[in-house]
Amino acid sequence: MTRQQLFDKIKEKESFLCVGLDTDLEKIPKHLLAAEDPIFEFNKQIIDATYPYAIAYKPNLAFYEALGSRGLASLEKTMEYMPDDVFTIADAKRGDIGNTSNMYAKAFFENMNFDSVTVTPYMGEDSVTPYLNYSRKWVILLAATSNSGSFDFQEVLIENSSEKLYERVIRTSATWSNPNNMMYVVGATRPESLVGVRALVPDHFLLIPGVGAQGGSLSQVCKYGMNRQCGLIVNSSRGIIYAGNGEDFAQKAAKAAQEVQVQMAAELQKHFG
Ligand SMILES: O=C(O)c1cc(=O)[nH]c(=O)n1[C@@H]1O[C@H](COP(=O)(O)O)[C@@H](O)[C@H]1O
Repeated sequence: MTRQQLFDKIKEKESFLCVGLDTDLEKIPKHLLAAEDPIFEFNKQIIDATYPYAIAYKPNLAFYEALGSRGLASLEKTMEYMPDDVFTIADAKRGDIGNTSNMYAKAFFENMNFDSVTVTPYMGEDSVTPYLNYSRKWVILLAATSNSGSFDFQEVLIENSSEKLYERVIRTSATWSNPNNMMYVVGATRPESLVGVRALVPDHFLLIPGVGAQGGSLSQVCKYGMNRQCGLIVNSSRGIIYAGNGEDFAQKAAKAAQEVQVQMAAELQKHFG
């Protein structure tokens, strides 16, 4: 999907919501366990229910890999089921030497047909460039993450500089490509860091996880993170997909997604009229 197509979808749906498919056999409604493929059945119903309110879906690979070949089969079926006009994110957090990254890019872009993949930039330029050789595909680099451990390294000041490590990561990696195929992850739990991030990358899309279950504030994220074309994709996983766990789980998920979308529409209205 191109950047323009993403802008168009946000406008059309008045939403920049990404639904995270962190699908866990322990958490899905019990009645689905009798299905041939409970994970796929759950995802299918969640996608159907939330599609009017979401522009993106983010399966987190860990939840599928944890189940071995069975989990990967559920992921493949989910990707085949995905509507054509949504942006898909393989939340894989990969990062390796160039020739291995080539294989990851093949796995996610060619084999599974994802639009994008999350990548940890710790190994530097040659670990990231293989993902940039595909047209209409995106690399999403971890910058300022939502977890408490983000302070261990990301917030550390670089010696003889006023820059924090995550700021250096953004500033340097932004020179490897452009806003047409690169995004950054910034946690909603750290809205104050969005000011500095936007000073470095005013035009890039930011993927923002951490609203919902992790307690981040959508209005704070919009206040500090929106650029002149929105420029945000905000993810919620547990807050939407586990809004209910009975027979009506999909309706509950739809309601939770709609509530977020309504807030997003109001933010878009506030910022762009
Ligand atoms: O890359 C991510 O998506 C990610 C980065 C980050 O800094 N924090 C973060 O929570 N995530 C992912 O975003 C999702 C958040 O899920 P919920 O907290 O249930 O909404 C999970 O799949 C996390 O792995």
